[in-house]
Amino acid sequence: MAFVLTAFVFIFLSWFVRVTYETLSFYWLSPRRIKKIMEKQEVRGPQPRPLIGNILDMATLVSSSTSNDMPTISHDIVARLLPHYLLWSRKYGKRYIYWNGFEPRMCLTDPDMIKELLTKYNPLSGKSWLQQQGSKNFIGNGLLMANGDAWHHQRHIVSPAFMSDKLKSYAGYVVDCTNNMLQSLGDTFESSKNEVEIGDLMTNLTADIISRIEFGSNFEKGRKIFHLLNLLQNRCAQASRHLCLPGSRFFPSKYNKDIKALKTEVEELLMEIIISRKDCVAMGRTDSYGKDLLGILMNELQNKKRDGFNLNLQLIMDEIKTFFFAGHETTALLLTWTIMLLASNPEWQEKLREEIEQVCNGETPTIDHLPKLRMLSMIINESLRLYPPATLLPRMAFEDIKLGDLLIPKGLSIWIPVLAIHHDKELWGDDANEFNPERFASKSSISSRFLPFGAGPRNCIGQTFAIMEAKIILAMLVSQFKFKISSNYRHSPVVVLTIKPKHGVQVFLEPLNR
Ligand code: HEM
Repeated sequence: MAFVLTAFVFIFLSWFVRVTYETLSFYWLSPRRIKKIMEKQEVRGPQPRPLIGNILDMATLVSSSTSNDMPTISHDIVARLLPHYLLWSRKYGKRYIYWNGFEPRMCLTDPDMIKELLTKYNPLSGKSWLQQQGSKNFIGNGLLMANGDAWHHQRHIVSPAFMSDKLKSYAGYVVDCTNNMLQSLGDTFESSKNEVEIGDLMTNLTADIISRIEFGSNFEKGRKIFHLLNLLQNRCAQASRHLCLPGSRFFPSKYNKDIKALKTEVEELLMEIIISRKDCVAMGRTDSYGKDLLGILMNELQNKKRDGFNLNLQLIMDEIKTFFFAGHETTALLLTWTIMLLASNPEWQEKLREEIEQVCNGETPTIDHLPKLRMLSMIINESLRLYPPATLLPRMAFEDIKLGDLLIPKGLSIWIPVLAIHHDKELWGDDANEFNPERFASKSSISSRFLPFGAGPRNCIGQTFAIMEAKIILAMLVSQFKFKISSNYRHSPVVVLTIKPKHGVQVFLEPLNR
């Protein structure tokens, strides 16, 4: 009996010592080690506070800089959206360290070093534990948050869904959904209201499109799932506050309970659709899981069964949620900001209308027209430069790596502030804060300083689709309506994961009865 008790106490003590050491190492020893290594290389930053690091400093600065709307439609928005970046980069140099809770993060803006990090060091860097925890409940282990071999395998599985033959079939959905939207806009005019808020309109449109692409004929159910997913995402956006306390994700708090309930509801609905398709194939009623994105993923995994993979239903759900999260809001914001820019720059709007007329000749735009719409590409690029929906790119070093003249120690997170790079006068010239699509007239202007879709092997897998979608929607809208910015529009960009117009974008639409 005494022996059993001694063994039990020994096992418990060993476990306790290990957990205590790992917790201490994670929250204290490792961050301190990183800080020392970086300080030796002259990379410094603001003093962190216990547990919360510099989170409060950043929140206070941003809350003060965004408390008022901007007096004019100016694109000089870095001081407003990243006041901490301006303050700290002036004080400590362009690469400095700040603390997100207990996680040290180095800000990196040098285009050559960024290129090296995103291309050469892809498998040796990836998404950090803190990021994964923040989004785990709404996108799980989908492609966006996967690392290492799991990422490689998933990228391989989902790539066929973005090949050019598939994009052609998605273009049909984009045209149908846009036609529906334009039709309901026409109805709005019959009730003599011609001011519309473009932000909500574009969010609904892109959500409609992605629901049809992902779920085909099950798209009504898909819309319901995505509505719940939006609620879940908004709750999870508060995660960084809740993750500062060690073990807080296990507390039975209202926050954690709400998240769990929503997640369960989303996954039950998703699983219903997946299981019914699985059953149809199993019973021999169909020989494929479908031609929509869900079907493509299930078919790919099924084909890979021979190589030892299984039809991992959780992974399928995570990818479906990831595509919705990564794909619909970003594209809606690209469209919203582009319409705001065209509505406040009527000369560019007119030039674009002429180009569309010349290329499409009154027909609905098809995928073959798109490469010929060069001015539209330039305008979209300039919009992505001034208002990049993804304002930063995050990476964590999983091993010690050498980046330019710097040794980046294992465990250091690197944050690439895309917004600041896109507005940097040293990289773009004195007119960096002006709307000037002409700068994209030559292909050489698209270089490592332009990062709306990231770079390297982990760049945005949906970028060709997103550009195709944006081009079709804009071409259809511009050829049917003239628009000008409303006096009710208040220019007030804010960052909540992505750059959003705080009060929406109100424009006057005038139908062009051609
Ligand atoms: C204007 C629209 C879009 C923008 C600005 C955008 C931006 C980005 C950026 C910057 C990344 C890289 C993130 C990183 O390196 O950490 C990314 C990755 C990703 N995007 Fe997009 N995206 C857009 C549209 C889409 C669409 C339409 C889809 C899918 C339907 C999509 C799916 C993804 C996925 C799955 C990843 C993760 C790729 C990986 O890690 O291998 N995105 N996106």
